[in-house]
Amino acid sequence: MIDISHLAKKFAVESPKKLSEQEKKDPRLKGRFFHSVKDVSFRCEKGEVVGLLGPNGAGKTTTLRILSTALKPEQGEVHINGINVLKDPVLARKKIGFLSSSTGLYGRLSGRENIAYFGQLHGLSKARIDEKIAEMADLLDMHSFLDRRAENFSSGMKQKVSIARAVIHDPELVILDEPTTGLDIMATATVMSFIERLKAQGTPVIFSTHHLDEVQALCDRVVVINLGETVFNGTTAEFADLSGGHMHQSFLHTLNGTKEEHSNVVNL
Ligand SMILES: Nc1ncnc2c1ncn2[C@@H]1O[C@H](COP(=O)(O)OP(=O)(O)OP(=O)(O)O)[C@@H](O)[C@H]1O
Repeated sequence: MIDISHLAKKFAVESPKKLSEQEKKDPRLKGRFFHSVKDVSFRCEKGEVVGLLGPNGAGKTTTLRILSTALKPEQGEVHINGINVLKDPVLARKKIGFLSSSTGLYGRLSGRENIAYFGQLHGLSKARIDEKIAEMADLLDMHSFLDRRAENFSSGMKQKVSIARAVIHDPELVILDEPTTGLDIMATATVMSFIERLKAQGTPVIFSTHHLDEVQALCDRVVVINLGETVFNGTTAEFADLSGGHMHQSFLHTLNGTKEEHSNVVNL
């Protein structure tokens, strides 16, 4: 189980000229700081899949990077099965499998070598690494390219290897930042089945996405972040019920509403 409460993270703006027109008008820009995440709270229990939604720039990646220990927040707490992630990041990292939207593979290594390298970093034996790679090659349909050098992989191949690499150590919690972005229909279906399997094993999964059909198919809970704040935190059924079952309408509704309006389902 992961419990995230009242996260806040700001970045110093080095040059205001580098900000986009949208960021210049964003209420989160205050003087020399951009407050990307202002107040984000939610939980993910054992065996639950939580879908993290929000418009571009809402603060999803920043939130997920805090959960994965890649960023330190100014405020807030994160606990995974009793471990304080911010106070004990080394131990927390062993418990988390994190797929970043930006990390690359080592192009001169094969897919298999890329995955095995992460297994070694986690201290797994060669036998265990081989066993895990064989299992994930089946689950993620990677046999046809696993032994090729990663430099010429397609987006789907790269993403599958990156997912396998993120979970080689059987983490207690899996965090995936936009795992299906840029993937074709078949690769998306494979990644979704993989998430379903994690759920069936009892592993909590948090993933960010812009695809509401994925949320409807996979998620137990929905969290919507807008302008750095949690504006919805409830079950997928509660989310759908906001607009009589129309997920897109529900999403727009949460963006247009306020925290108070959704206080029946926002659990901050
Ligand atoms: N290191 C940084 N320095 C300055 N600003 C940053 C930094 N990282 C993120 N931001 C800003 O914080 C805001 C939130 O970014 P974030 O990547 O968390 O959004 P997101 O919800 O993941 O968006 P998307 O859906 O487009 O991926 C954006 O305006 C972004 O430019």
